[in-house]
Amino acid sequence: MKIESVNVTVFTYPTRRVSDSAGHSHPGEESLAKMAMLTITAEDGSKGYSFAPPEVVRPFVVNAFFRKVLVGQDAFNRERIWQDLVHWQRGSAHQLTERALSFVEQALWDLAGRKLNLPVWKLIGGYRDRVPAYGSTMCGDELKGGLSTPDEYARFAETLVARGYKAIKLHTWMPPVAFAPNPKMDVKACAAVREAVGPDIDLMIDGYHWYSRTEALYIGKELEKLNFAWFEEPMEEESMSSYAWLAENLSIPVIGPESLGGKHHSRADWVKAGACDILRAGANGVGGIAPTLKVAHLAEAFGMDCEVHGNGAASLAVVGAIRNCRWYERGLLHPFLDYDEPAAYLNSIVDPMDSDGMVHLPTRPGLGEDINFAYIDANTLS
Ligand SMILES: O=C(O)[C@H](O)[C@@H](O)[C@@H](O)C(=O)NO
Ligand SMILES: [Mg+2]
Repeated sequence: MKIESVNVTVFTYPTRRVSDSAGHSHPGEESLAKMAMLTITAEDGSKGYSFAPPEVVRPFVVNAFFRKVLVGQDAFNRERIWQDLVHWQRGSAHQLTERALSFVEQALWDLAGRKLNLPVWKLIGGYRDRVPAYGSTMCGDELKGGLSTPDEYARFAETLVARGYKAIKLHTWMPPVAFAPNPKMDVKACAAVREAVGPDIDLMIDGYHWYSRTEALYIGKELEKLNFAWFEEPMEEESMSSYAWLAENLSIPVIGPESLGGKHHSRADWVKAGACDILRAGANGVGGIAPTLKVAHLAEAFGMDCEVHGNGAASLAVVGAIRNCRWYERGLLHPFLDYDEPAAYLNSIVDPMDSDGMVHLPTRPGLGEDINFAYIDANTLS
């Protein structure tokens, strides 16, 4: 079944999510944002879709790489297409990113699932049809009533437990917040949340990413007293030796790498170096669903969990197909935003969660996104 075309539709949609100077999202005034829908069409008319930031799948990337590699190839040959795109990456002067690779690969999975009338998580393997979620908060802010104090984190955590979550991850304060980075404030927020939710809710932290070894050690030792489940990305992930040192000096599980490049290759080196106790990978960070599976299988071979980074259809597909991931990262959450409200271009969210904190995997064929094509048509820019 040969690929006939690769196209991108850019459209607008309203959002109340804004990005800060570090790229972290926070609630803000409603604005019109742009989204790209990548469509891969096969010769028999079968289509696969994925959603991406327009700049990641901009015309140069589509013309210089996607079309050159995909058109004419068998749409079911995802691994061959992915390997061909990876070889183009090296010569692309960093123009063909892991995220771009991921969106193409996701659309190919979606096409296969739609064609075979199967959800992707079943196509991959099918381990479970529901998964416990952790509530992943947005980063701290300076918004009164938001996530601006340890007590506001504690109050929000109480509402998340009441919603059904059995685990919560705090993204704490980072610049440009005026008082960040602040190890003591991070610990205060964690202590306030532990006090509020009690001992039976799993808690994790994902704070400022550029602490020194000694700052990270201080935070880690305080989290051990609070019985936190994992310690995420407290230092520059380019320094694997710093993580090996930290993991050696702490009993709390250190998880990573999340934002480091290198796909499944760098993660193999982290395991070999003892730089983490739990592996981490997400489709957008390692170049797609299949590479995320490669990391999960690597972790399994070493008796480790692989906690999948990020929410959304691709993450769900992997989490539904493997055993060694304890949670689905549902977020990012904030007191001022209703996570359960779908984006205007979707009829429903892909990750509904019941009152027991279980996310039910989609039964729709493909990635399971409930796409509102009429909305996209009516709001298309190009
Ligand atoms: O931009 C980031 O750092 C991530 O999106 C972050 O906000 C969140 O997704 C994360 O770190 N999860 O673990
Ligand atoms: Mg993280």
